[in-house]
Amino acid sequence: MIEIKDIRKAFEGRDILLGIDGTFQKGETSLIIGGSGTGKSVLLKCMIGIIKPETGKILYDGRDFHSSDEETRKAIRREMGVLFQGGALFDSKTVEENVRFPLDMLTEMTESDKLERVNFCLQRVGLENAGKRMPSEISGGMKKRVGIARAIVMNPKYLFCDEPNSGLDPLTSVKIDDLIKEITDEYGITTVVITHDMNSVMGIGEYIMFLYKGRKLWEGDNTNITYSNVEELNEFLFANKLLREMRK
Ligand SMILES: Nc1ncnc2c1ncn2[C@@H]1O[C@H](COP(=O)(O)OP(=O)(O)OP(=O)(O)O)[C@@H](O)[C@H]1O
Repeated sequence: MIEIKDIRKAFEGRDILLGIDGTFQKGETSLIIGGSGTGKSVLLKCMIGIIKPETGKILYDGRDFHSSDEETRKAIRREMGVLFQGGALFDSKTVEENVRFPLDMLTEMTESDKLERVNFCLQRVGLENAGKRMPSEISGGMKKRVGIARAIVMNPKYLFCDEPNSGLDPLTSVKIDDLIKEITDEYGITTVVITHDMNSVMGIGEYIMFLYKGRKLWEGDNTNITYSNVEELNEFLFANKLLREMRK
């Protein structure tokens, strides 16, 4: 479980996050949604420790990340898997080497154990035959799968995905969403996904936090999100013409 309490952040005197609270449960796929520039990525960066918030706490199963000593922060970081926007694969490394990278950097595992773990993760994301290929030789959807395999290779307790569907067609997006949700359920991970994608919101949003201009204006799930009275949320949700028509 990850709890965030009163997270505030400003850049050059401009308030970006104005006191965000929320709880992301173990074994659930939680979404942070909102329009462009509302602070979703800044919040995610605070959570993974790239940015230090001015105030507030981020508790990883009760451990306060930002006020812990370096040793504890390192330990918590090792429990995080991150799927970066665009995949962030190394172009000069094969798929297998990309997935193995965290094991090389952070563990003392033997070569054969690493290979076994990499093969397991590639198989889990449906890429068992792609290990020797280069990122330039695979599709966008496959690249996301490689990114997911790399994010889970260290067996994380916490998984963060920044816009996992960006650049994908709708069908591939749904497959990536389903994979993230399946992995979350299967391994009991606390998963936090940033998205704009309404299919994701309706499909996998077990907990949804809506940010607007640095504030949390609504929280709930995909069963009650379309019934909210929050005007800003409805504007965001029903910006899509098709959904607006369906609502009528
Ligand atoms: N390092 C930084 N220095 C100064 N301003 C920043 C920095 N990082 C983000 N910002 C500003 O914070 C605001 C929120 O940015 P953020 O990237 O969190 O938005 P977002 O909700 O993720 O948007 P999008 O959906 O377009 O990615 C933006 O106005 C952005 O310019």
